[in-house]
Amino acid sequence: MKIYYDENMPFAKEFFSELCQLDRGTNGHEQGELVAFSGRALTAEQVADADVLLVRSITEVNEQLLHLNEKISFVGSATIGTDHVDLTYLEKRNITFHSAPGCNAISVAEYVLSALVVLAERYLFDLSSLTVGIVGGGNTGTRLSEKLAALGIRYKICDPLLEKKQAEQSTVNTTDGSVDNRAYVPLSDVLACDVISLHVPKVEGGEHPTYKLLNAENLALLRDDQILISACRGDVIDNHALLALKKAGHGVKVVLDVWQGEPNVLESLISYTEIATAHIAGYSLEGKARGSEMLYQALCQQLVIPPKYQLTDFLPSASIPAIEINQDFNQILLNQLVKMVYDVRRDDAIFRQQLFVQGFDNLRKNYPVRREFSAVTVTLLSNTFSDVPHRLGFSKNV
Ligand SMILES: NC(=O)C1=CN([C@@H]2O[C@H](COP(=O)(O)OP(=O)(O)OC[C@H]3O[C@@H](n4cnc5c(N)ncnc54)[C@H](O)[C@@H]3O)[C@@H](O)[C@H]2O)C=CC1
Ligand SMILES: O=C(O)C(=O)[C@H](O)COP(=O)(O)O
Repeated sequence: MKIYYDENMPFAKEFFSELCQLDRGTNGHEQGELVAFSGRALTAEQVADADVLLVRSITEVNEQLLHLNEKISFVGSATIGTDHVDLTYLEKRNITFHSAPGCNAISVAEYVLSALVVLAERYLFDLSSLTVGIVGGGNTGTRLSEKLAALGIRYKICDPLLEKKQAEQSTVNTTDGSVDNRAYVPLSDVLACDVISLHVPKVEGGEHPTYKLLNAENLALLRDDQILISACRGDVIDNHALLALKKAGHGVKVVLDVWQGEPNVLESLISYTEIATAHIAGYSLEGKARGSEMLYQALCQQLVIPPKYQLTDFLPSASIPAIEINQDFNQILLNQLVKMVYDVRRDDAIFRQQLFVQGFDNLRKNYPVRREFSAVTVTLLSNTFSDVPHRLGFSKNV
């Protein structure tokens, strides 16, 4: 079996090498092969003989890519977003498709938290006094809301699709299977919050499009003291309208991980951002590797074989695997804890200094290792200290 995978999928060799050796080629005796490719440059000729294709978000999977291939049976994307995949075409060709819902949702939530901690320090504000407006109450929005709840920070969620589901059914399960009894608010409420964090897929058309959800009209209603964070898809904010707003002197503080037209970026917008990064919010090692693991599990299921490996077989220990805390929780401790694991200023500095040297895609390809909070075990030295670190996602000593 020939498995082609994006070179930017951690542990792909570890997960998929053995599956290639399964003798399921079309002629029954085909040599197994595991082939890495560069996601943006992939051609139809390259994948003409693939049985399995494993991509990331920068590869458009459509008729143009697969028209020369008559035997492919499985396409996987090690990502949450699926806007790069023509699902209708795959269905028409009876090709199984799997993405990796939720794989890097914790990573995105920790990116947003790191941005908030950095801005709170830069502008000396009390995080617990803020209300965060979350647009999109799916995996990433929910992981963020859980961390905010752990910190006692108020939040509101706008998600008309989940709100409708909730109204139609007496019980709606959230992404983790629990009953959804959240109160949803309209977009206008969320856009009035101190912090606005966007967590929607790219959707063009339909009842609830997200393409340019933030546009000249509603951006103009923002207050100077608000923070706008986007770590979902570049097209959700009209970048030219945002630039015009900032050029006109608007004070909204902007954190952008995603950009319209990636890998090309509206260069003049960068200097108006507080934090700017190269679409790496989901790039914790765990987040990316979970994507590989989820596709491995899905492919094993398709091949009707039990999965032999899991992520914990391959994840290395963190560089600071354990710490002890000898004081009760406060914002200074939060700042130290979050930045110890992930300081978003590192990625912001790399972006500003290296974007025009390395290019957007290379910044992502050469992304330094970043771990999630769970890679660090926190021991509280007194049982009177509040348990916030563990509720934030740090591991407990068991
Ligand atoms: N920057 C990065 O590295 C990453 C970006 N993403 C992006 O974030 C998006 C969201 O990820 P998840 O939360 O995991 O997806 P999800 O599918 O779990 O949740 C998305 C939620 O958005 C809601 N939604 C859709 N249209 C909406 C609208 N017009 N207004 C309000 N809510 C709306 C949906 O009902 C759904 O609950 C992904 O589709 C992907 O594009 C995801 C992971 C990493
Ligand atoms: O999962 C998603 O959706 C994302 O946005 C990923 O973080 C994108 O990573 P790449 O697939 O572009 O490496």
